[in-house]
Amino acid sequence: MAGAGDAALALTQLSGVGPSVQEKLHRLGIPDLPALLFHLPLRYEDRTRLCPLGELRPGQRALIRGTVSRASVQFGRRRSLLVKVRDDAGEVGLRLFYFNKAQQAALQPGVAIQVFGEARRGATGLELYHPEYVVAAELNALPAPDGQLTPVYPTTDGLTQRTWRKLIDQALQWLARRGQLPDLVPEPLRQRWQLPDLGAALSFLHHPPVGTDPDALKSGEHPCVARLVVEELLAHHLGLRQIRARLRSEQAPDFHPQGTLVKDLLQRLPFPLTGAQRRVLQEIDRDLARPVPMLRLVQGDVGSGKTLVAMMAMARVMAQGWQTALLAPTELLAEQHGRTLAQWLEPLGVSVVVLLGKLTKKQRAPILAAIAEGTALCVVGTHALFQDDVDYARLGLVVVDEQHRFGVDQRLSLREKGRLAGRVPHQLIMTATPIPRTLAMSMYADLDVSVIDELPPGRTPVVTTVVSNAQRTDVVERVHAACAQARQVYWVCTLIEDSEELEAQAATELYEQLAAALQPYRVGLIHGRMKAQEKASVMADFQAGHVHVLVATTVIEVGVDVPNASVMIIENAERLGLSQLHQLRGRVGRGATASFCLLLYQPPLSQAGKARLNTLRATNDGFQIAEQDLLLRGPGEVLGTRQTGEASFRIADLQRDQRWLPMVKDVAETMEQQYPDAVTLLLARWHASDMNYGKV
Ligand SMILES: Nc1ncnc2c1ncn2[C@@H]1O[C@H](COP(=O)(O)OP(=O)(O)OP(=O)(O)O)[C@@H](O)[C@H]1O
Repeated sequence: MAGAGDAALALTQLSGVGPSVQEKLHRLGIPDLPALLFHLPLRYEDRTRLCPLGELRPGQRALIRGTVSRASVQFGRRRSLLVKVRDDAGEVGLRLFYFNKAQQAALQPGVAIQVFGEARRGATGLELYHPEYVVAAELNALPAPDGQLTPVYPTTDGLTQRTWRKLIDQALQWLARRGQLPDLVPEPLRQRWQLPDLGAALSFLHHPPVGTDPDALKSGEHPCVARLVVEELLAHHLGLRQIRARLRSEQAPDFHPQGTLVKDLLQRLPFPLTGAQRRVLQEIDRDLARPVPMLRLVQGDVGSGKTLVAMMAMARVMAQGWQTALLAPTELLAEQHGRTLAQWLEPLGVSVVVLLGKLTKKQRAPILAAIAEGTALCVVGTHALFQDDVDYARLGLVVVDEQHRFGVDQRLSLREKGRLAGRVPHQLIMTATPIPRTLAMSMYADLDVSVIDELPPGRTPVVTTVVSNAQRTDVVERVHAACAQARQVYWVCTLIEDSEELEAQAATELYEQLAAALQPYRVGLIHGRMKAQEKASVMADFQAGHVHVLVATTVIEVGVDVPNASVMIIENAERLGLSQLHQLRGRVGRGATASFCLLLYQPPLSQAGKARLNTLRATNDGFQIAEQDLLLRGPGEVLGTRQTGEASFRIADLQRDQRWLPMVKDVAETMEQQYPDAVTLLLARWHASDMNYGKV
């Protein structure tokens, strides 16, 4: 959001914000106080009622209070501090695995304590693990329970819920002192839509009173949610319009069929293109032949052959001696794409270079020279592609692979690099995230969309089974048997906590267990905390068949292509979104062998959870799955979509909030004509000029 440089809006005026907290907030896209106010809760907890200890049940999240009766350090598998709390009706334990001396000193028998946490069956009866608590000398000195719902915020390593609440409460006080944030949705429009003003909506959403209907917040029907949704959608749409308008005023080189490269490539492919691939290529060819920059989004389900379509489009451009750049989201994928492209293109005399951040200066130098001279026609890489020292001789086409986190600004800088004699390169964006067609049409009518709606023939659909974690031993046996048949296996380890560190830790533990259980077969490990080189070498071993089972975190979600891998196990499947599961599953079923996917869940699984996972069992069609996801979306998040990483939206959810789209589209034009200043401010507030087409 805007105004990072404005001292009046600086985060450092809040108590508790030093350089390290500031840096963490920045990383979450929160540079200033207004942005902090827009950091909305994921959900709310009801801590307004005290639960007598005698009524506490396993699985319940509750507010309790009592007196500490005992406290002792336990030496089980892990050292922990166990504190027993008692009231008239019963006793529970609090268990702290991480604790310091101060905590130990404060939690002495006789002190009064108020605790909020989830009760589980522990070693000593009901226990609350790592609860939030406050202590006092006596019971009536404890704070009264809240009169409002308690917000739970999306967070990152090192920022606790308590910190978030403290910071946001201070920001709300700042807002109250200051009076108001500029309301950028013009008054007549707000009236027409019956929406509250911005300050009121923000205050409400951070502290809804008890009795607020959580379903109305979740469904986006509540006027305070709608107020923010509309503003964000408007900003997004206005941003898209500006980008398009800017782009339309540019010129691009036009490429007509020429040379034999495209034909030669087609002849060398061991299979014919599918009808859908041919159709999409025709659409791209038509764009490339015009002297206006193409901006086309190609959607295709996992494994539908998007990479191949990109390569053919690149060939059309390279056939005329112009360069093409393929931007990948991770180094892993850049290397994989580099290998695939080199395999097809180099025998035809086209030189492919891969530019990665991890290269040494010495390794980079000859690559940069080849790019500057134009001898490297096909350039593949991550964001290293648009660093300052990269100069292109003549860049004709940029292909952006999905899931990248590049903002439009960064992509524009790549386009600027390609500017030659007043002309800019064409752009093609590839995504496997299916957007129902109607939705794409209403919100993105001005973005050209092609759909590859057909899978290559001969694929056997992946057989999906939903299995309880209680049957884990059978699953390991099945994997053992699969290895014996020379099949390769992915075992995906997932966590809900937004922490790469914990995820890496869990994957490492799993890796050790499986390595022992699956002997003599080789198990490999890949996670986000490993160095790029380590990841690449594990991937290469897996690709070459030296590693039989690959334990991976969701780093493999996108694009990895190892046709011999035909078995996938996904842990904690009930916690992932259907579309993400579908993406993961798309890593198998890419060869001719029958493939299977086991979705492991942690019992008990709710009815809704069962229905969700059964959707994946029933179909392999990404579009159908996206639609079902919308219908069956379980409880979970209330407002923010940020944690799912699903879209570039902070609050709006394109599917949930569809009803606003036509109105937003209508109003955008009026706003541009009548309120140009509000448009500028709105774009800055929502960072809407930094939007991400690949994720639309
Ligand atoms: N027309 C075709 N006929 C047969 N096989 C094909 C065809 N097109 C592509 N393939 C093969 O299918 C596999 C998947 O293709 P590709 O990697 O291009 O898919 P993708 O859509 O990019 O997948 P993802 O979204 O999962 O990254 C590759 O092994 C590729 O060689």
